[in-house]
Amino acid sequence: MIKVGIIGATGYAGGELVRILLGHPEVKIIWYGSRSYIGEEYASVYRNMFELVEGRCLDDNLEELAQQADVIFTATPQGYLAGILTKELLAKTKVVDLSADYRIKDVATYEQWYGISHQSMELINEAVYGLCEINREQIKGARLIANPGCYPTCSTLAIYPLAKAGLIEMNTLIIDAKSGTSGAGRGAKVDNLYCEVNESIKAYGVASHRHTPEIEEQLSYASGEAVVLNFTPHLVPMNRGILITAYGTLKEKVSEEEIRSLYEEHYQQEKFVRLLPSGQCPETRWVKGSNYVDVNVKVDSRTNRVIMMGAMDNLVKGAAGQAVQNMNLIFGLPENMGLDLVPMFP
Ligand SMILES: NC(=O)C1=CN([C@@H]2O[C@H](COP(=O)(O)OP(=O)(O)OC[C@H]3O[C@@H](n4cnc5c(N)ncnc54)[C@H](OP(=O)(O)O)[C@@H]3O)[C@@H](O)[C@H]2O)C=CC1
Ligand SMILES: CC(=O)N[C@@H](CCC(=O)OP(=O)(O)O)C(=O)O
Repeated sequence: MIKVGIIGATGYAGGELVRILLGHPEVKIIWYGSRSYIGEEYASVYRNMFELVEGRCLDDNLEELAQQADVIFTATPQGYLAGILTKELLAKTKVVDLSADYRIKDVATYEQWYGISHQSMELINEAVYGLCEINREQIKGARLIANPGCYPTCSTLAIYPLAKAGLIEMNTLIIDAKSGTSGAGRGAKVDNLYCEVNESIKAYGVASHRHTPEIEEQLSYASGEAVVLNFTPHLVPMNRGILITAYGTLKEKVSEEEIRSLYEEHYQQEKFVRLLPSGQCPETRWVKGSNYVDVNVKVDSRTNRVIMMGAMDNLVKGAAGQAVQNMNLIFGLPENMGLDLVPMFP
């Protein structure tokens, strides 16, 4: 059995890790890490875990945990892991980090967008960006995984085949995104109160959201050119789900059929990326609770733009599900082990 420790097990992403890992046949959770609930029963924090989880919340002692666990998931605020991770710890255990600390290779870019000074920049190069469908081979040998951001996962997978084929003018890309409020975490904030969010929709982080450089970096690798784009997220009154609609100008006339065969080529072997039938738009309700990303494309010949769409669950493929997918790859397990989660509806 793989012994797993979770730091930040009491947050939304950590809670989802617990839910998924309880159904994983090769995993035993040995550490439910917390800051605010130390000593309390985990099942008293999340009562859906009543009679399912016996353990109590422990502190975030990474040194101690690294002695005991084969892999540690950190579902903690930005800057936390970078402040305590060392080469010595990585020699003892594997780490899958759900925060952004090791996602961006250029430390100055990270510091500028996150407003944090990076405390372990010597580890950035070692970290593998854990977008499984793209970086599968590097993930297999990794000790440190930078689990991708929720919006970047959905955006990159929806745009990747066209970017890789060099068919769009990359600097014309505009990504319009929407997220449910669980994306903002469990911490109390006025902006996320019921009355502030319900019956309303708003853009936020306009021209300044910290996922912008992460998406730009990944699409730059795909296209081989330095990408600068617009990314605008919106907060939607629903618990889970991310929807992205991206627009890009085509370099030449390409039919929708040709583009669809490109997507089929990229994703037909991919268990977790579903190319929808022509004309169907991805919807968050059809992926909720699952590790799927639904994608589709449409060509608007009037404007010569292609419209790329994606939907997924921010807490699953956007966080905990992808983290488990990474763990499976690291330990040589079938990539979908513990992840055959059927989307829930309604
Ligand atoms: N929510 C989402 O959809 C996604 C989240 N992520 C990333 O996952 C990470 C966790 O996010 P999320 O679950 O939403 O956040 P939450 O606010 O819901 O949870 C944060 C967790 O971190 C713990 N924590 C808070 N401060 C500290 C600290 N200083 N030291 C150690 N632990 C601390 C909290 O413990 P306690 O409550 O016990 O004090 C809690 O368990 C973030 O980096 C986020 O960016 C990534 C993709 C999607
Ligand atoms: C709705 C909402 O607030 N979403 C969060 C999503 C970010 C997140 O979860 O963080 P990662 O970088 O680890 O993916 C936000 O926009 O900051």
